[in-house]
Amino acid sequence: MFEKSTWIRLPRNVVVGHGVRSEVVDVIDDLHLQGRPLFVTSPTPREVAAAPIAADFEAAGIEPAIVTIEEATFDAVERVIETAEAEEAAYLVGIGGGKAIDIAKMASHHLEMGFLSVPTAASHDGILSNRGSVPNGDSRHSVAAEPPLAVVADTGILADAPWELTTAGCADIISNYTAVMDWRLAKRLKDVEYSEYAAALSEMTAEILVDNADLIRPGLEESAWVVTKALMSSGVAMSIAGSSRPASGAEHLFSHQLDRLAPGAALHGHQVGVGSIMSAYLHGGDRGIWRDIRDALASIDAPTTAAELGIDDETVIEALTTCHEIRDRYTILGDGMNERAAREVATKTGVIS
Ligand SMILES: NC(=O)C1=CN([C@@H]2O[C@H](COP(=O)(O)OP(=O)(O)OC[C@H]3O[C@@H](n4cnc5c(N)ncnc54)[C@H](OP(=O)(O)O)[C@@H]3O)[C@@H](O)[C@H]2O)C=CC1
Ligand SMILES: O=C(CO)COP(=O)(O)O
Ligand SMILES: [Zn+2]
Repeated sequence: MFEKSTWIRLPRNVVVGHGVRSEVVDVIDDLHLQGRPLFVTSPTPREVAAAPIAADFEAAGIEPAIVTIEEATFDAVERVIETAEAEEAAYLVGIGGGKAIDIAKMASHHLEMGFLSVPTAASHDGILSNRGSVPNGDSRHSVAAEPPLAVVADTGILADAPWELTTAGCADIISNYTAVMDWRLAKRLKDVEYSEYAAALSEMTAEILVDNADLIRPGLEESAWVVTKALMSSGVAMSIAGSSRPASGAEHLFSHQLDRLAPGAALHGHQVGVGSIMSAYLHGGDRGIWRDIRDALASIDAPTTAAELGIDDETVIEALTTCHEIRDRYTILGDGMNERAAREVATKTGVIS
């Protein structure tokens, strides 16, 4: 008897393009959302996006409440939940980078309340995904959360954000190559749940981004368009899979461990990019695609070495040798690398000198 079933949760409206910031109110109307919104934002996104969007709402006769969070912590999620209850908010609008969107996602999951995702940086592929990541004890990886009801991505705002945020988003996408390799390996060795559609979409997203690398240049609004579409496509892959597997393998374990060992040193996307170079080497050896990944990262100005990440060589080795422990996710790292092997892969790929 056939007993499989799946439930794929995706946004209803995805609005991308120049100046669409002013369409958030129309999106709310289209979704038939009523009542008072709570904007969840962080300091810079508050200035560049939340304040003008609040003015649009006020012009439409809706007075939003605003909460500004500084860090992605459970205290911040708690503060958003308390504010939503105190202000009798009917829905949330996450406005910012990964931090603000993840906090809005986690809070909306808890409150059983819809939320909109309004990215101000094309820096990560959680813009549209049903995953939220907030550090919890020693863990840094994402967990299941509410997907947004809608995404409104204004390419004007995204293109004005610091260039390194966009290169971080590109690197988060390029890392899909190794994430999918790990997923297929885990399917073969551990029979983990696997979706060919999600894997193919994730790989194709990375390919399209790399094929369009010459359009990804500072100050070019088309870059924000190309990268944001890729970030959303990767988010769809995660939603189809019902996990972050299509976009997160050993390179993400490495990055999550760096977040613990060297907090705030580098952006998520940049760390996973460097992790992806080493992971590709582990998968394919010297004849594998690690040089292609390194060159793709370099072509869009993303870091390819520990020094460019601002992280010292010994921290890279520590992260490589311990990151398999942080999550129950089988990858090319297997049951862990010893120090000699870690030094070899990091040296051969030029990540450390
Ligand atoms: N849920 C998921 O599926 C995924 C989640 N993530 C998570 O996302 C986070 C990474 O996202 P990231 O965006 O790098 O993190 P942040 O939200 O911390 O943003 C990085 C920096 O960019 C600033 N910023 C944001 N927008 C603008 C803008 N328009 N102009 C100027 N500065 C801006 C922020 O300012 P300020 O400090 O003022 O806020 C912050 O300093 C990680 O926590 C990661 O775990 C990553 C991938 C997937
Ligand atoms: O960053 C992500 C995908 O790019 C989410 O992956 P994690 O589940 O490892 O946090
Ligand atoms: Zn990521």
